[in-house]
Amino acid sequence: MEETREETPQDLRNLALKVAGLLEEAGQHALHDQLNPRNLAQSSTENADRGPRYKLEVDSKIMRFMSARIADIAHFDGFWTTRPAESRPGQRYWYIGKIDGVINYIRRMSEWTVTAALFEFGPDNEPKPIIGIVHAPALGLTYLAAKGAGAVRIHKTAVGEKRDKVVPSMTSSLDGSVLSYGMSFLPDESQRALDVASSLAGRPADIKRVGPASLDLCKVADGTYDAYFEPMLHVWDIPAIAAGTVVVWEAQGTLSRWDGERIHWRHDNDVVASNGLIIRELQHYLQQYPWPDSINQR
Ligand SMILES: O=P([O-])([O-])O[C@@H]1[C@@H](O)[C@H](O)[C@@H](O)[C@H](O)[C@@H]1O
Repeated sequence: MEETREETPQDLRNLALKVAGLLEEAGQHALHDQLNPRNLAQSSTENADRGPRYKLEVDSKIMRFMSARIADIAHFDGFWTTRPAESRPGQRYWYIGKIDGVINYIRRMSEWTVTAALFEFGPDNEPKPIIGIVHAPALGLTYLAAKGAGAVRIHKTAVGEKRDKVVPSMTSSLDGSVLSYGMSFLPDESQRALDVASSLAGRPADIKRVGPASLDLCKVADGTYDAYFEPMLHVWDIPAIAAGTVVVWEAQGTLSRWDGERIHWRHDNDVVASNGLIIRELQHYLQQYPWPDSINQR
């Protein structure tokens, strides 16, 4: 039986704000560990793809902290790491992300995030994210969005806090646009992203490759970038992608697959986020490097 809740979009946003406060605390611990000189040696000697040991410890500290504290804030049905064996419409699960942007984190760049998404099982008994929070501790930036309540960016600096409604850019042509692309360490995926990026050369004013995916999605939502594409978002990135997806969606940006099909929520697949105005032109380039069906179905 479907659960019924008397809840307004504003209630959901207030919940998102409370969880964002926790994520900020967790992020401060992670930032402290990033800047700890003892961790630097490990960063340069261990496998960057999987992240050095201290990064794994930081991830589990974030998980422990968030699961202990989030329960004080709201009623929900559990934490989600794999689909629950039994589910029914209306059930809700928090999905807390590991640090998104391993390499940026261990190389002491500022672009990495901690993320959380609240999933709800819909009438079709499929889970969809209804709250997304992306927090970038080293940048003092938090993006949060709740279903029906729009998306907000909170920027905290030494001189104070600024809150803005998140809206995509108005750029209507690839010429002079600013794009971003993402890629993992896997060769077939990175090659595809690089092929598309080089085929675009000369049209956008700039094509960035900084990452991570969660932040790229938010930067399309707030107009920093006009579009972002990535050949494969992996299952381990679900919370990060889900959180960024809600931000794009609530900001009225668009999400589609590489082949142009519009999507609401998808992971383990290619993704293209845009301001909605340059997507057709971009699709022309993406389609020259089609993503094989065999890979879309894996
Ligand atoms: O999985 P991970 O290495 O932490 O983070 C990755 C980022 O570093 C990369 O920029 C992005 O393209 C990937 O989708 C993913 O977000």
